[in-house]
Amino acid sequence: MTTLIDGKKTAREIRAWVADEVARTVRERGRVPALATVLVGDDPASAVYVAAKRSAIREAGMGDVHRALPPHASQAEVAAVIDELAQDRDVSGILLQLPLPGGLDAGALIDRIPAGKDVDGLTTTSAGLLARGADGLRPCTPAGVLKLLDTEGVPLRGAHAVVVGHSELVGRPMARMLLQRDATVTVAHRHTLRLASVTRQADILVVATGVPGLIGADHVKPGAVVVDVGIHRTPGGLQGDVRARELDGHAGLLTPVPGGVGPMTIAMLLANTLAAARQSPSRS
Ligand SMILES: Nc1nc2c(c(=O)[nH]1)N[C@@H](CN(C=O)c1ccc(C(=O)N[C@@H](CCC(=O)O)C(=O)O)cc1)CN2
Repeated sequence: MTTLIDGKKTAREIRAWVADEVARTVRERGRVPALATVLVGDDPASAVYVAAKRSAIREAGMGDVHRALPPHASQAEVAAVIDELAQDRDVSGILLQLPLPGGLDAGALIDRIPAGKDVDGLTTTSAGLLARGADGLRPCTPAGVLKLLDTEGVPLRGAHAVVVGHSELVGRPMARMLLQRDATVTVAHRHTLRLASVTRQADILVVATGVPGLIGADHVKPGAVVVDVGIHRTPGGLQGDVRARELDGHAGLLTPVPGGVGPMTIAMLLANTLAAARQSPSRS
């Protein structure tokens, strides 16, 4: 039997916890944690995700600061907005929504975010801290995946985890976070030769390739834990990187799309914003 992992439920619990902790932080420190979202351009999916993040931030009692820039905004214009937010002592965290319109250098813009406000965990400094296993803010999606695995009691130490995808947003930090928890980690991607023979070794398979339905039953060891990070809008509705129907009765645990990893991305963003606010120096 395949058990579906309920990301919505865990995300709800984390969001409720964050809301309680925000209230406590406001009582004790007299400061309201705030997230600044920066949206460049008119990508419809990005607009939906940013709206969902802002609504979750407000629901948790945090401050919602938003900057929208047109699709043709220059590198210097986006940089100026980030620099202004970096200086603003009322802003605890800054999130630059990805992907950016073509022509903008995302890495250079992300690196203008001070590490203490890097609630997406994507700056070179945050990535370096993670690579070293040092404390720091972690990227939201891989942090959400780990939280789901922990909630389900999936043992990580010694388990063979295969991460399919090597993006800065998910695959690379996911591999490093699993390694930090003493999993045996293999990183594969859409170009990996004989991919199925690699993924079939996985006790835990995390798929983040951006290729709809890339992974099917042939790629999965019976009983394995399968985490589908992909999300694609198709005429038939939302679909992941995994052909979920094929895995029914084959995988041990599976995250559904929708309702699996996606809601955790937003829950972990709230948790990171709270952590950033608590770590920021007080004014007095
Ligand atoms: N700066 C960032 N940009 C992007 C990130 C990120 O973590 N930081 N991640 C993705 C998109 N993303 C958040 O931005 C995101 C994707 C999916 C969901 C989600 O809740 N999905 C739901 C379905 C919602 C729907 O109907 O579309 C689900 O899976 O159940 C939240 C956030 C790229 N950009």
